[in-house]
Amino acid sequence: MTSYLLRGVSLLGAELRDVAIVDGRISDNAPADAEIIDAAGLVALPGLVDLHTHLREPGREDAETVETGSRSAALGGYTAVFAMANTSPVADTAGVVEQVWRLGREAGLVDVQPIGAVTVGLAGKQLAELGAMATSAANVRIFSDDGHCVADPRLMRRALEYVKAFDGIIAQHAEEPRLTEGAQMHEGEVSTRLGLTGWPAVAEEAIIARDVLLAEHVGSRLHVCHVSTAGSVEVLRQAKARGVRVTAEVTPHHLLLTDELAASYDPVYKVNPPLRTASDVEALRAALVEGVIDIVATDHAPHAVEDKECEWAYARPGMVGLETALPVVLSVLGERWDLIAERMSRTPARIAGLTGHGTDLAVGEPANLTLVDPSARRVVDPSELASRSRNTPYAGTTLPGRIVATFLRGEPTVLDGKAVK
Ligand SMILES: NC(=O)N[C@@H](CC(=O)O)C(=O)O
Repeated sequence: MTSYLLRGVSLLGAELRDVAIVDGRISDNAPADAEIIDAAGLVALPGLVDLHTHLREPGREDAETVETGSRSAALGGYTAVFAMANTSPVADTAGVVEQVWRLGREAGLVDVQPIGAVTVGLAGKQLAELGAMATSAANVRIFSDDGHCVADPRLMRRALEYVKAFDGIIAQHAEEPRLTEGAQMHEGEVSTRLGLTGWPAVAEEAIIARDVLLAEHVGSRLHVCHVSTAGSVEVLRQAKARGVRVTAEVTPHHLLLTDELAASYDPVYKVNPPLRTASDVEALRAALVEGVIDIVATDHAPHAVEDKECEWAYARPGMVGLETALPVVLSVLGERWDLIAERMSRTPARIAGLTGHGTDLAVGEPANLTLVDPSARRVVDPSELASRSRNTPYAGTTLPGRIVATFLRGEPTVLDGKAVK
């Protein structure tokens, strides 16, 4: 196994050091034959961990595969991603989660941890085999019907009770379906102007409020996916103040983009939950800094051209995000490297109970890390993405920061900004 010496790297934007990578771990001593990487001007971060990625395999390999999504993740600085269950077939059995887990191991570019469905077929009628998925080789600890809300409160209660036995988590896509029938975008001034059916903020907030009460009642762990409104932040703030075991994520796009973009009628801006208002964006940013929102998660949602380049009403919701997440967060938070490491690596790893990721870049720790050039600027070109899909909302946008290298257990997955395999 090749050893590396990162010469003059800045750890989290602080001290400049020489960091050696030997036998998959961080070391203070490089052997004479170590490959030298000139890391002057580069910042080392613990490898990023994404709790919300859609990899589309099995079923929609034309939009993404475990391998192409893994490559996209590595290029974005990730060393671990959690694959959502809304595949075809749905990841609601031990067989499917093991398949995804195995494909991730074969690709070997990031650690792929499958998320299991909460209900059979994401249909919201009957609990899936949560125990069988938990005890499978994939060792599933997070369950989600993402794309769909577990709307039935009794099922949600049962799911929370079930996973409590092994300290599992229910990750909820908070959307009261009766309030979002036919919805196309955020309900507000812009939707009224455009004549598109609105998705009101309260549809998200009402489910989060219900679920934090259920989680409190059961004493179980709830994670809220893609929080998008200022009102949701307030519900979470109150729940956390009461000691409810709830964590929450925000996507990069909800930290940057607003519903005004829908005026273009370009379906690249159609996403679930929808882009909200500038005051929501402001509240989400503040909540992320404060910690009311614990982490950034991409909700990387690749879609084939025919599912996106069509009329707004027929387009699938979702945006790709793995390769632009860190640049977007950098543009939002600035070079607050410790905060970025906390929200994009350490806390997601801690929430998921993922060992070996999100650790300090200290001697003896597994070398899961990424090197970023914060002074570089990049104009996003969809044709250059490693994802099999092109639905990025940032085409033509200049974003700060370039991911120069990523290491997974000491093996480079990205070098000189390019995927190694
Ligand atoms: N986030 C999205 O806009 N899309 C998700 C699922 C969903 O939440 O609708 C997808 O799987 O495409």
